[in-house]
Amino acid sequence: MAASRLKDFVKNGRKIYGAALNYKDPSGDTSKQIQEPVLFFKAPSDYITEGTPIEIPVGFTLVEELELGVIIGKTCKKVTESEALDYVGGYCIGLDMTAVNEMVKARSNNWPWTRCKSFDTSCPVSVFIPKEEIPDPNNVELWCTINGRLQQVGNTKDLVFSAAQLISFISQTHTLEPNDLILTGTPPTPGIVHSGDVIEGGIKEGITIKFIVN
Ligand SMILES: O=C([O-])CC(=O)C(=O)O
Ligand SMILES: [Mg+2]
Repeated sequence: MAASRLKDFVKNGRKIYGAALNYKDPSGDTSKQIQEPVLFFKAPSDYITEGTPIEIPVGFTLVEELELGVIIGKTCKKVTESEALDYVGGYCIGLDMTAVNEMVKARSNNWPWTRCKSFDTSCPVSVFIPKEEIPDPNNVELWCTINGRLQQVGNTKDLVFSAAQLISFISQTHTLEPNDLILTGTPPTPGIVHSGDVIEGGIKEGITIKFIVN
């Protein structure tokens, strides 16, 4: 699929996968590290782009999770890790907005994460980043500030499961299709956001995002 069609990955939005708990503990402690990818879904109607504010649902306490997003370019099913990156069409920077209070509730009751992860405006994203602009998705530096204060820094080399491993894993049980998005997981440490806050972030390659919390 031509990159120009993928530019509209939000308008043509399909499945949105989130990878959870996918950054290595900076202390080197591997005792709690996940043994296989942990995944959840967001709905395509959760997407917003710059200029649209992030809304805080009544009763929700939100954190921002800045992540590298992988946009699928070609249909793939049961691909190996070594083939996986051939199916990438491009990338984006995404904010996996998460209701931490609802997440605590879900975890303590063994409930699904649907409510804490997927709600209106929970998936702010950057413009489409052509694949050529990120030659190595395993070495992408990410940063995020809230009101100008540094909140998150990371590098995708510290992912537990790489973009290729995530694509291969998902494609064993789900056909991945053009415009599907995989949010690869968030580096330390997201913070609580409040009405009026300004969230900015980016990757070292130069693409940035800026979202206001309503
Ligand atoms: O919010 C969480 O706990 C899980 C998650 O999405 C991430 O680690 O990126
Ligand atoms: Mg996340």
